[in-house]
Amino acid sequence: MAHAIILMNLGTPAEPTPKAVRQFLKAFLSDSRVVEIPRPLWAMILNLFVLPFRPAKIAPAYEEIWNQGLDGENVSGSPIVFYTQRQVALLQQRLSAVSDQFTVTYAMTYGGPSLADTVTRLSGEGVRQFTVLPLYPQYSATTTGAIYDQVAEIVRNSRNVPDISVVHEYWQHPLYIEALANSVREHWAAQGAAEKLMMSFHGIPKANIRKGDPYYDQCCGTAERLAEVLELPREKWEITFQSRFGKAEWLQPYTDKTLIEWGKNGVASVDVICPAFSADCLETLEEIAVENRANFIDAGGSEYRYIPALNAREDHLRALEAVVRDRLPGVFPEPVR
Ligand SMILES: C=CC1=C(C)c2cc3[nH]c(cc4nc(cc5[nH]c(cc1n2)c(C)c5CCC(=O)O)C(CCC(=O)O)=C4C)c(C)c3C=C
Ligand SMILES: [Fe+2]
Ligand SMILES: [Fe+2]
Repeated sequence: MAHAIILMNLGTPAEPTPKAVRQFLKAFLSDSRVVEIPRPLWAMILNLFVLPFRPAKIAPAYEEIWNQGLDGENVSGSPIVFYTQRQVALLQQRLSAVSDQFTVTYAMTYGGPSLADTVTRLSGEGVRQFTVLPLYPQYSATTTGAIYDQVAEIVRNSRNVPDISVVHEYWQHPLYIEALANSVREHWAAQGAAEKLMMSFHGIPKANIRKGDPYYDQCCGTAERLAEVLELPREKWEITFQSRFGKAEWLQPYTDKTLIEWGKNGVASVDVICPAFSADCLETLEEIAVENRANFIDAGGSEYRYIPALNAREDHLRALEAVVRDRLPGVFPEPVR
């Protein structure tokens, strides 16, 4: 029976222009999974204070990363789409070696291609089973939860509902941890190890954790396992949270404040890895590799190195294949090796 694997990531503007950024932010920030402020109040804030200003402020940052990869890689368009498409092609290759019954494709939660359109198209092509793999190793209601909502909406609007399942999380998968560890080791082998390894995760409001979001625990679990595999003593690494948005308190310690503190307090060199990002994007290529480099250097630090996301690394694709196989024991009797 034809089976589709749909990789999902957040999405990105269609172009690095204020108009396209506005369209993207409107869809993204209108989702009540992303911002939990009561609707009428948030609609007013979004329309009066965010959408008139943020697109023009953030479009130049998108312009900076558009068509840009790390290490002179030949990226076209938005990096998050470029790397997701490469992940699709490589996972397709791996699964085609097992069976001709698999189609691998991708969808984006915001900005398209949408999950609903993708499922409709594939159903028309004869696909009868779907596995959605959110490319968020750590579950958060703001990301993976929003994907479940889109699946629920597809189901609600169907008479013959599709046979569809969603991978909840894979933060603890040994092959994911191994891929992260390999990427750090390769970076150390090429450039030497810095004094500190910062593991910077995308933040979310602290209140979400109090209400039951397991994201913080899963980030800490990831960081601890990675440090353990790397045999890093506790004083050599730190977990931090980036990309704060709005006035509320978000998960701490904050990435930017920590780097400034370290720079001021005599930490000379730092390696930064962002384990929650499966693909490089605005939040890594600009916020981490550019803005936060400046924060650290301006505060007195001297060496700052960003370790790229797992992107299309072979060991990353191996981990993603394993996550899919674990999900479909009847389809793949053998675990991945
Ligand atoms: C408003 C609150 C936000 C929450 C909560 C949030 C959670 C969250 N986001 C990611 C991954 C990505 N976020 C990206 C961009 C981005 N995120 C927010 C806001 C929240 N994110 C905004 C407003 C933006 C757009 C840029 C900006 O205006 O600052 C991206 C990059 C997309 C790209 O085009 O490259 C990713 C990826 C995670 C993993 C997460 C919670 C765990
Ligand atoms: Fe975000
Ligand atoms: Fe950001």
